[in-house]
Amino acid sequence: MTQLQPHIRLSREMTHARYALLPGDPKRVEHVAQFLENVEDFGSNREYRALRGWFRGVEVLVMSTGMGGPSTAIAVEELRQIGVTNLIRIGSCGAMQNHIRLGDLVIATAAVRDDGTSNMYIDKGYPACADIGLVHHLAQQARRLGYASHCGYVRSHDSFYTEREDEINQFWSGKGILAADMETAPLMVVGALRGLRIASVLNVVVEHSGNLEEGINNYQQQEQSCLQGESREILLALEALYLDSQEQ
Ligand SMILES: O=P(O)(O)O[C@H]1O[C@H](CO)[C@@H](O)[C@H]1O
Ligand SMILES: O=c1cc[nH]c(=O)[nH]1
Repeated sequence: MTQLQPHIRLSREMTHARYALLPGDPKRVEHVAQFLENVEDFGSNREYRALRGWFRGVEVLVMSTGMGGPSTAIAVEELRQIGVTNLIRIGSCGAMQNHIRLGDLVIATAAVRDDGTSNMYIDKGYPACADIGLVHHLAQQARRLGYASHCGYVRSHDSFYTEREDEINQFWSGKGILAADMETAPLMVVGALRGLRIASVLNVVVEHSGNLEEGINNYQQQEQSCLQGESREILLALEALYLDSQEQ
């Protein structure tokens, strides 16, 4: 058990964290560091950039997953090997409903499994669902902090640029799906199969096509909203995991 995991290059000796925050983008890891104390940088290997720190006395591991299901599933498997049991994705997403604005947060209760990775693990009848306790803490803290947030279903996909994107997005938007990303479903499926607690909170960085008129005229304002959303999702995830840790 002393060995470094092959891809994430972390071991049980390096951290005793039970909670991990998982952005897709390695750059977001440094943003999280600003909210933590006594940060120790673990460097990076491939897409996996990691550090750990403390939030009100709770040890938190922060590690990027890279984009998409394959690298996310590898991250989940190897984090489990080093003793992490609660994983909260802090991602970005595209909104799929007109009332959801840039910088709003989407708390995923479940995800449509339009990714390849979760389907390599188990057939589509197996649900991609979040841990209800973590979702409860996230929703409660979002309300307390006064953050614009939406709880519900998201869709995880593997493609951006096929000829069918508009048609697919229109279909799922019509079914009430709140937002799209690439990691939530594989994270939920692999995590649940391995007995881990999973949640996903997503910052809206692209509005749904019907509702772009204001933002499009003011790019700087858009950037500001997205950055604020990112800070909010980080703080929200930390507040939620802190509350959760007090109950364990
Ligand atoms: O910003 P992250 O967390 O990477 O999330 C989203 O951004 C990437 C696509 O631009 C995908 O990984 C998608 O899920
Ligand atoms: O539209 C978007 C934006 C971010 N991530 C996605 O998967 N889709």
